[in-house]
Amino acid sequence: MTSLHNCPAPAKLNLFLHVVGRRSDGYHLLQSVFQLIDRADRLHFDLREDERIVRTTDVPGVPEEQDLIVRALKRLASEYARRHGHNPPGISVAVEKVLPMGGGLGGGSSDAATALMAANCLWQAGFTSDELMAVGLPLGADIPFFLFGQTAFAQGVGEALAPVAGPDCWYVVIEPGVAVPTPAIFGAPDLTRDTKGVTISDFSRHLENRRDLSGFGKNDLQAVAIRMFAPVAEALEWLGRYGDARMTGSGACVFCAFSSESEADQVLADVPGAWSAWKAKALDSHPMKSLLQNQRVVE
Ligand SMILES: C[C@](O)(CO)[C@H](O)COP(=O)(O)OP(=O)(O)OC[C@H]1O[C@@H](n2ccc(N)nc2=O)[C@H](O)[C@@H]1O
Ligand SMILES: Nc1ncnc2c1ncn2[C@@H]1O[C@H](COP(=O)(O)OP(=O)(O)OP(=O)(O)O)[C@@H](O)[C@H]1O
Repeated sequence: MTSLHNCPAPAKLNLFLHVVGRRSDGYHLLQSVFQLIDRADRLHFDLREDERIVRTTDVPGVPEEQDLIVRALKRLASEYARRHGHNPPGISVAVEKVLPMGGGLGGGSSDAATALMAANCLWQAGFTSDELMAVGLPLGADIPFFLFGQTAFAQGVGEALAPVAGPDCWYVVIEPGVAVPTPAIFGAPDLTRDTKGVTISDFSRHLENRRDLSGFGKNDLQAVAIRMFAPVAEALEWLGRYGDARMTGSGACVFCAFSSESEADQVLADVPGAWSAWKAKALDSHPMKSLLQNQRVVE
């Protein structure tokens, strides 16, 4: 096998996000439920005759050497070389960006996770999921979740993951048109960092009784983002007329859950033209898992 084309890198939503503390290195301790959705970047991988890792498409605002895909593949190649005593073949990657940057949808982390899964397969390297997570975590706190590949209750900085059933629903997501820098939100003096912890059974019990998440938890980063970025506040206020609208991650995107696709369509039809908005279905598992199992390989 020399190529893997049309590899999805799906977005995530943080159904709630509690900041429960801060580590001595400044990173924040979180509690969150991560949900995969069926909106995705697309990545194409081809083995090379040389040993270089090359991005063949332009990603505006992200120089090739800073791209999380390239950085993740280089880290994995080093680990491969350490184990095997020689470098793996190089890889060319083409990226079709669909997910907005600084949107709280985890696009960069998801791209990196998909790249790690694809390279592991193309190199027949046999790294375990935990080993791929260890390679990815220093590059982005969300990378372990995407490698975990199913709805997860996350703790720590997002690396302590447990599987959990999420709501079966459709989401309307609004892109307010601003990129929110994650460090600015976590660094804000008015961020509350002492939300009382919840348990997985608190979450699961709420979902069993109510069938949706409304009323459970909140996103602690939201108050800071609203204060700093007026478009986030406006989008939340508008979508909040239809249900329990929330921000995902550190923003800027906001979402609201609906029990059917037709309800989501009705809301979408009303969204003011100034915003990009779309619907997405909750996914139970990462689409790369089935793709790699079927090994739908080009060539
Ligand atoms: C907020 C979330 O979107 C939840 O899914 C993610 O944890 C953020 O993940 P990310 O965008 O990949 O962020 P990273 O690149 O890992 O971190 C960016 C910066 O945000 C801050 N940061 C991030 C994650 C975390 N648990 N605590 C933090 O304080 C740190 O200053 C860090 O330098
Ligand atoms: N392949 C990539 N795709 C997107 N952004 C990338 C990529 N590689 C590096 N980056 C950098 O990462 C930053 C964050 O992008 P990303 O799409 O992950 O944001 P996000 O959705 O807010 O993430 P999170 O939910 O993890 O906070 C971008 O501004 C960009 O500089």
